[in-house]
Amino acid sequence: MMEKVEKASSDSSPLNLSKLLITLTSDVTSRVSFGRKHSNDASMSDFKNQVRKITELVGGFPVSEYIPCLAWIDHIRGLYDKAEQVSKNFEDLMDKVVQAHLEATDKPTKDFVDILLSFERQNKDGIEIRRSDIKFIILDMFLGGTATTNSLLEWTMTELIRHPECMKKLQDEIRGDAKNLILYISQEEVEDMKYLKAVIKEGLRLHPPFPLLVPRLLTEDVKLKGYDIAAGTQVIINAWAIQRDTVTWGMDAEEFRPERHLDSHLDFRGTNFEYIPFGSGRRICPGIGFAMALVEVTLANLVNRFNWRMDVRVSGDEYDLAEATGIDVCRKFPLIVFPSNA
Ligand code: HEM
Repeated sequence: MMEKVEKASSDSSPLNLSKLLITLTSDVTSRVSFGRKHSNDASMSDFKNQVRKITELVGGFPVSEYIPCLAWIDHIRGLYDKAEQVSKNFEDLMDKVVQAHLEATDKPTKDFVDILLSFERQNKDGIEIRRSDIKFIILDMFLGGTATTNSLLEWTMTELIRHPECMKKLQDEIRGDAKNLILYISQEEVEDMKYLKAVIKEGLRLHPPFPLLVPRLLTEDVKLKGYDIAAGTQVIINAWAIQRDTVTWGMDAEEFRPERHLDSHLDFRGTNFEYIPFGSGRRICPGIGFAMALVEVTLANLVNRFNWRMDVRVSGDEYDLAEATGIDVCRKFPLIVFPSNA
C-alpha cells in the first residue's frame, strides 16, 4: 500500500484511497483466515463483491419484516431471489477455499481455516464444529471485519483532511522531535499516542461503521422509559443518533473535535451506553482489538509519511460526506486524494 501512495506522491497524481484501504483490510483478514493475501486473485475479488452484496442486502429494508401483509413487495423487488443467489455464490466460493485447504497437507504454518478444520476432524475439547459452521465463521470475520475497518479508516482520513488543524496536531504527535523522517511506525510506537487514539475515537463517534448496530429480538416483555415493549419485538438501536446527541456530547456534537476524548471517561468497550460503536453486551464485537491495532498503525503510517489534500469540489461537503447504503456505512463516493511526501 505504501508503495502505491509513494508512487502517487512522486507523480503528483490522484489516488483512490478508498480502493487501497479496502484492499488492505481484505488482505489482512485473508492472511489471518486463509494464510495468504489474495488481492491479485480473481476468486478473492469475487469474494469481496459477494461480501459487499451481502452487506447491502442485510442493510436493506425488507418491507415484510415490518408490514407482513406487504411481503409481496419484497418478492416483486426480487429480494428473496437476490438473497438466494448471493448465498449460493458464497457457498461455492467457500467450498473452493475449504477444498484447497484440505488438499494442501504439507503447509509449514496453520491459518484460521486449518485450525477450524482440525476442530472439525478431532471434535477437539468437546467443541463440535461442522463444515457449514466453518463457512459461516469465516463469512462472519469478513463481514464483521473488512468493511467496518475500511469504513473507519476512510472516514477518519476524510475528516482529518477536512480539518487541517487536527491533521497537523496528529502529525506533530507522530513525527515528534525526530530530525529525519522515521519510515515505519510500529504497533509499540503507537501505544502512547493519545491524540491518535482520540482522532480514531472521534471518527468512530461521528461515523460508526454499523450505525444501527445489529437488530435484536426481545425474548421477554420490557418496560423502558414508560414504553411497554412486548417479547418478540425487533429492536433497532440507533448508535449514530446516540453518538451525536447534544445532551451527552455538547452543542458541537456534529463537529469533528478529537480533543473531546482527551479527558473523557467515555470508552467504546460497551459499558458507556452513550458511545457504542462496537455494540454492547454478550454480542459485543469480538474484533475490537484486531480493528484497533490495524487502524492505529495504518493511520499513523499514512499520516507520518505524507501530507494530504483532496480536490476542492463545487458541491463541497455534500459530496465528501455522502454515505453509501448497507448495514455498514462507508463513503458513497471513493476518497480521491493527492498525497505528497512530508
Ligand atoms: C472498526 C471496526 C469494527 C466495528 C465498528 C465493528 C462493529 C461491530 C458491531 C456494532 C457489532 C454488533 C454488536 C452488537 O450487536 O452489539 C459487531 C459484531 C461483530 N464483529 Fe465487529 N466491528 C469492527 C471490526 C471487526 C473485526 C476486525 C472483526 C473480526 C476480525 C469483527 C467481527 C465481528 C463479529 C464476528 C461480530 C458478531 C458477534 C456476535 O454476533 O456475537 N468486527 N461488530
